[in-house]
Amino acid sequence: MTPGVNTSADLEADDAPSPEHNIRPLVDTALLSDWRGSGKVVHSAHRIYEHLISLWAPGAIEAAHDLGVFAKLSTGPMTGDQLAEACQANRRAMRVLMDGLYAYDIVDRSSTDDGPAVYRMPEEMRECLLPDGLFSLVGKIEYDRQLAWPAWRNLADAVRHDNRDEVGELQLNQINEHNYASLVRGINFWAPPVVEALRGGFETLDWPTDRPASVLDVGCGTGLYSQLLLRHFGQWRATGLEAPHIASIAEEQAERLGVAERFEVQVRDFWTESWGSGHDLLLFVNIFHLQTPESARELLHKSKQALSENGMICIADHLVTGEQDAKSIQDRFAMLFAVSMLATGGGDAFLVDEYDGWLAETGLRRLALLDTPMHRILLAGHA
Ligand SMILES: C[S@@+](CC[C@H](N)C(=O)[O-])C[C@H]1O[C@@H](n2cnc3c(N)ncnc32)[C@H](O)[C@@H]1O
Repeated sequence: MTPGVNTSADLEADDAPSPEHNIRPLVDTALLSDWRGSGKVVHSAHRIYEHLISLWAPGAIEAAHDLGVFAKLSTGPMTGDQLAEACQANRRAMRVLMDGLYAYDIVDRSSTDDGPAVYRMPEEMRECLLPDGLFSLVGKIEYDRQLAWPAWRNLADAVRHDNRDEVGELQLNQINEHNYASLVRGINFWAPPVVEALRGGFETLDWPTDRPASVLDVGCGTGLYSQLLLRHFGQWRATGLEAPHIASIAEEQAERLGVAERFEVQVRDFWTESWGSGHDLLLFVNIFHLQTPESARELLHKSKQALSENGMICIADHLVTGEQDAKSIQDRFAMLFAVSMLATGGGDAFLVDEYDGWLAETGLRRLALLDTPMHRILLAGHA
């Protein structure tokens, strides 16, 4: 096992994160009386208020990042005063910030009767909040600071006009290469459960994996999905298609994960340049939500040409099943992801029915739909 790479399959039952470590409520609605009757309005106001203060979480975490709090705490436990001095900040204000991070379960705090509180960063948080970890969220923090804050502030404008160009056509998502350089590192943590579910899908479909296979990872980002697959399937080779600045990130990471000999990145524009042919697995992870219906169709058309006879297309993305009553976690996340795409300049979370229609038009068909914590995986092959 490579240090820093665990999939949930590697976790012993006792190590599995317990659900109470999820995001915890900040409003004790159990204390609201009569929430079904005359207290309904007040109860609703509490719920809306809790949504509105979601802004506090990135505010506090990003301030600590900006101040260098996580870097300092990674060297060992510190008091608020020690942190204030190390980060050149005000003592009282630093204590307030640290208690906020403690409230969010980001740092631990131990207090004694006679001494000041001591803050410490759990090892798993260190991996997430410092820049060098494979699953670091620092790139996501940087991306949010560069792009997301102003984008969300202006969402109403996007709703007024939609993400359309001067001739009224829907446009693809407009994130630039500089922003992607941050973002792709900050979303690596999505990969392990997606790859685990994908492996389960191969097994369920009886799709042979114990043979040489060619993987094409379209818009591979850091390439983690194909790199994790290569670590499981020793006879496979993978090629990523990427923009130049991101390609070097993927190459370095392939070295780090020990799969560089079987992983290459080709600096190619996946719209205008060749994908080759005869690929056994085409991977599109977080690519379809950047599309319009027309460009999604085009990707499937190109896939059809590039896929081997018994090859499989894997689309891992935020797909909506549209089961109105169920409102599953995946659907709720996907619907909100669509809002985030609207805020950041294009893209959508498409319905599974839309995918099925595009697949059928292209001579392809859906083989399976799998759930993962924040994504669904649509597996497809030739019809
Ligand atoms: C949302 S990221 C997804 C990255 C990766 N698949 C993942 O899920 O971690 C989209 C990636 O597609 C790449 N990309 C977008 N348009 C591209 C194009 N026309 N040709 C090659 N790569 C492209 C971007 O540079 C970016 O790294």
